[in-house]
Amino acid sequence: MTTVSRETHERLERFADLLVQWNAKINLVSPRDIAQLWPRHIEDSLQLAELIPEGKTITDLGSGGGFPGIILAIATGNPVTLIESDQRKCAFLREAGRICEARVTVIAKRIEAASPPPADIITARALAPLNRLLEWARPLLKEDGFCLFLKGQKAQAELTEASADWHMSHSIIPSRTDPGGAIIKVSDFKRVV
Ligand SMILES: C[S@@+](CC[C@H](N)C(=O)[O-])C[C@H]1O[C@@H](n2cnc3c(N)ncnc32)[C@H](O)[C@@H]1O
Repeated sequence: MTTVSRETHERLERFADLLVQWNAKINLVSPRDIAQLWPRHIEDSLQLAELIPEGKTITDLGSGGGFPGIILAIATGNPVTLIESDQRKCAFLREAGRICEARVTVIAKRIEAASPPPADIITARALAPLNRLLEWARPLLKEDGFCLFLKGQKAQAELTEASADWHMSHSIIPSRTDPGGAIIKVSDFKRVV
């Protein structure tokens, strides 16, 4: 379990309460996950916080109910841009940013149509295969930036597939919350075909 300050924990609790409230109306997480909100979603997202240096800008792709983007904005204090195409989820993300006093900017667009200033770090969870994530991330990331992607059991297979199209530096960090899951960290990547 990730240790956070009492103040951060209190803001995460505010986020969890708001999500439970909104989940009755819009599907932010599967209703059967509500009882597992902390271990399955909040802790899963929190494990990225210790990989993120202070002050670095973050862009989170396909933020959905705020994982990992809102959690990282609360836990790191860094500015986070959230890109999400579903307008109702964007309304939730804005409200969550306000209630949790998190430094977030919500872009209510498809990733392909969004053009925020390039970030130091790109994150994504449960969004798309690695190949596609790299395609989306490249123009939104600074040259010397890196990506952190939360992945399930197919992490290694996705890396192998993406390596055919991309030159990249990468590492795989085992997930602390999802047995068989992993965080893929990618930097210095460019398309080769
Ligand atoms: C499976 S959900 C995952 C949400 C969140 N990252 C999580 O881990 O709970 C994928 C989210 O990405 C959004 N999404 C999918 N394709 C997108 C695109 N091209 N541009 C912006 N958002 C997209 C969907 O609306 C959805 O909210």
